[in-house]
Amino acid sequence: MTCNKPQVDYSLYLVTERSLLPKGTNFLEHLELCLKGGVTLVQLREKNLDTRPFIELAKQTKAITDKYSIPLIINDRVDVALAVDAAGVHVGQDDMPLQQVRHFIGDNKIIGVSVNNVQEAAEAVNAGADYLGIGAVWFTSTKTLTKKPLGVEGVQTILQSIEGKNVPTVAIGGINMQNTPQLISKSSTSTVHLDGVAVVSAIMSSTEPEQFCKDFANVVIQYVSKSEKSSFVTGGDQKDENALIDDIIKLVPLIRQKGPLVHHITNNVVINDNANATLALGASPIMATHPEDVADLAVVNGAMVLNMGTVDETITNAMVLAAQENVRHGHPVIFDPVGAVATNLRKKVSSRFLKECEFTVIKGNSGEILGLAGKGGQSRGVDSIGSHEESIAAQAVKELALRHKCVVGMTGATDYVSDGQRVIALENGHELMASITGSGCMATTVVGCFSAVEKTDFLLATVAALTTLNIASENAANRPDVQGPGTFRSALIDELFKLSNAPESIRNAAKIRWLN
Ligand SMILES: Cc1ncc(COP(=O)(O)OP(=O)(O)O)c(N)n1
Ligand SMILES: Cc1ncsc1CCOP(=O)(O)O
Repeated sequence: MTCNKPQVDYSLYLVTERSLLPKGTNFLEHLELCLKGGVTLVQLREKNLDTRPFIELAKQTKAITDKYSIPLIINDRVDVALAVDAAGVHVGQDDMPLQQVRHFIGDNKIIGVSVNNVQEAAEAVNAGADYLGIGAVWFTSTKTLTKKPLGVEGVQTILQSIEGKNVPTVAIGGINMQNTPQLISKSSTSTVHLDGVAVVSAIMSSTEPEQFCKDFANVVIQYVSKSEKSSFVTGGDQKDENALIDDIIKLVPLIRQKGPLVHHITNNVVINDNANATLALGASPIMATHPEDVADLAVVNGAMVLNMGTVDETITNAMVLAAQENVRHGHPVIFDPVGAVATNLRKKVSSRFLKECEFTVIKGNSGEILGLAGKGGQSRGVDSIGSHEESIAAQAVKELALRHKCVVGMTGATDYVSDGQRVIALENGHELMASITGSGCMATTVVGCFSAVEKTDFLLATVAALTTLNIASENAANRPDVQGPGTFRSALIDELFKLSNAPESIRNAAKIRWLN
């Protein structure tokens, strides 16, 4: 028997909701602009229409989707799908069971099923679903949720559970252009990935739907194809040190040009120095700690720096919330696990962070990173002690990066940075850094500033940040006016400022080695 199911590109799946249209706009005109922009699949979702007007609207909708050769799926209603010869039907767990839908609409139509857990996914796949709608990923005001949002981890668990089944998947719920990169890259593994995102409010409420969908489709395509190559950061296989230094030099002035906000929740000791380092690079610091500030700031933020140096329950809760809100808005979240394995309390708090938050970069000293990687890091208080071989350091950053699907930077006499695949050693820096308080925290701040303007290649952002700070420390230490830690501390901020305005000098100073 031949099967004539339409070929479907799931990358940017528009699920409609007419009540969200900008005032004064027309649904069919809006839809056409979305299709021109690059929406690849449309679901007509009408919760309150009677059958006859639903069929009428579906006919008009299909006339437009046909014009762009885009399949039209009907939400819930098999009869409406049949009446207009739509490409298929999407059903949820409380709707008509898949087998019955199949019976009515036949083998040549697409059936999508909503799933929220591994069991629902297995049942839908076994019953012959053509695609799965996994969600809700995050909170959404478009639909009253009866189940807890899955988060990116929950999406990944479902994807892994259907590995090898060859059933396309989209995620749905709270998805926008900003959080799509992290959703797609962090839910994927080397063997599974989402095929696309299903979006309601972000697209339906757009005032410039054509351009918005063009940009959105580009983001989705970029990240889906990156996941297909099982690489969760950009940068390809580049292993040319000079090319990397060129990229660093190009990145430094972008901070001053763009002036991103960098929200810190950091420890009491370093607030002032971290804010000044942020300003020296041309970014704008905000050091707010109140949980009620977090969501509003996430809307306008560039990057979130979380430093667990001063452990406190209220602040920890604010930090978890800040991480989640910033991920939702697509902003990088940089975590400094200060003293992560030094005390039982810190072990508990750092493991809570790693469980409940999705970090973009984890930056710590060797005691913290080796400790979190389970490679025996030693700390006295929040300071790292002891030594380690390079191979152990490289393995630790790589394994931790793979485990948490992020970039990991470990600072010390030599810094090591990895995205889980590549490992880079950075040899710049000066020993006076160890004689001022919070130099490691400052490194995390600087990673935040660079990540705020390089929002796709966080390996590059981290390498650029640490190299810039390290070279600034060398320049500061070599100044004739620097007599010791006190003058070094001020000179370090000045030298960061100078490098930010004249990054070309990084070229001859940078000492970067690819390890693999
Ligand atoms: C692509 C996609 N995924 C999930 C849903 C949700 O469907 P359902 O659970 O049936 O909820 P309603 O949309 O009917 O409110 C969807 N519509 N599309
Ligand atoms: C229909 C549906 N099913 C799960 S979440 C959701 C709504 C998603 O809407 P939005 O993209 O506006 O968050």
